[in-house]
Amino acid sequence: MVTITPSPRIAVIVVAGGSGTRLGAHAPKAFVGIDDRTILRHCLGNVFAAPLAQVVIVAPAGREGDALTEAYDAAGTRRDLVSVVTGGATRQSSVDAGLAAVWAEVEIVLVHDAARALTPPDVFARVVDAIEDGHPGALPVQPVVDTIKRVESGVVVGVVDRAELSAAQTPQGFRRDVLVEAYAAATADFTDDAALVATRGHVVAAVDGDDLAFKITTPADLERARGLVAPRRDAHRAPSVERAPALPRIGIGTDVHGYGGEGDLWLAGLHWPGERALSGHSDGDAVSHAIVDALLSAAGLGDIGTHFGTDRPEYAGAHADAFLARTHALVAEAGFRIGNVAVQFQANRPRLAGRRADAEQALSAALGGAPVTLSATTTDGLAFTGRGEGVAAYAVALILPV
Ligand SMILES: Nc1ccn([C@@H]2O[C@H](COP(=O)(O)OP(=O)(O)OP(=O)(O)O)[C@@H](O)[C@H]2O)c(=O)n1
Ligand SMILES: C[C@](O)(CO)[C@H](O)COP(=O)(O)O
Repeated sequence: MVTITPSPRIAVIVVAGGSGTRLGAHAPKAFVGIDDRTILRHCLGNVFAAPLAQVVIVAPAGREGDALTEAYDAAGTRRDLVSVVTGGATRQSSVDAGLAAVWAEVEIVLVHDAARALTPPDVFARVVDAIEDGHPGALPVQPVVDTIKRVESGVVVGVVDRAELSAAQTPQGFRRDVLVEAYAAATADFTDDAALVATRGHVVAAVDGDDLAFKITTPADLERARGLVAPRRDAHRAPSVERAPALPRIGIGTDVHGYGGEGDLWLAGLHWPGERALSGHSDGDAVSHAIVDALLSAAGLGDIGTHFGTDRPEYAGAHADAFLARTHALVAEAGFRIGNVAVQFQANRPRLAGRRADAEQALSAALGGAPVTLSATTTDGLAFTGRGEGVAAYAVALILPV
């Protein structure tokens, strides 16, 4: 028997391009983590829970593969609904790129900001219903809660009655022919699709938005989103660890950094004035990073990239105490306490022997007092450590179930 899957009448264009200048995350905004999932992944989870639709993701140039990975993860068994295209320099040009990928059979197109990652699926349903009811376009709105003033040159020159105002959200939905015609005729850039469609004389309906559909624009918005996302306990937990008997567990971690960072060296939780700095997303402290990986590996919690990758801007330039304290908390949340950690440092410089006790004390303090022992060796002039190009560190950790 042949099963024919009906082609959806709806498409959702998820615009995930742009750089997120106001978020300042040093990574395209859509790929910044809210928890262990990115803004884009959260958004797509809601899109796939909404009425069935073709899903076109508009990715920043160079991140199309990452967008596809996130989309496949969110799509489950409906990978067939996913396409990814490359975005443009403005939101409007990104939407235009997405429109070109919409399937021929689609009659209703929704445009949604990836940055409105927590928008509940029922908002999508309300927008679709409005189009089905005969409106050429519809958008979700929220009442404006602040008193609104007109300000010029630092003084109040008027008051705007907030009862007249609504804040526009996404997804914004349109009859396909209406949206395509408006984009084809566009002569100016608008911040949203409803404004562009309105220039063609169409009346766009307003439906109820949702507080959760706020746009992640600034670092404060990201913090708000992080507070709203329920922690997924054991989200990173390897299934094999879940099923394992309650026994002590060991883990291994290594890290390598090259010299060439800015400022002074940070290593083994200590500041080393006058020593060459290591380069890296954080401070390049290979000793601490190897410890983090050893502990996460013991607990089956992934690795340093899972929790502290470039999608976590707050760890850019961070020092060992921030990484180790968070790792200690993650291990504790997973139901373990740290037995001990042993770490070996390999490089010509700095000479660790004179500050070994201080380093062990700093690393131990950051891990809530767990014992940490540090050894160091050179590599007899061999390899990149011997040539003085960088450093390596190797750590093992023992953790105990509590
Ligand atoms: N060239 C662009 C610019 C923005 N967007 C998308 O449009 C939505 C709304 O844009 P905004 O929040 O303003 O994102 P950015 O333009 O990246 O942010 P900023 O203005 O702070 O740089 C976001 O989901 C963003 O990914 C896009 O696809 N292509
Ligand atoms: C589309 C939008 O999110 C609706 O509120 C908004 O217009 C995007 O542009 P902005 O410049 O980030 O407000």
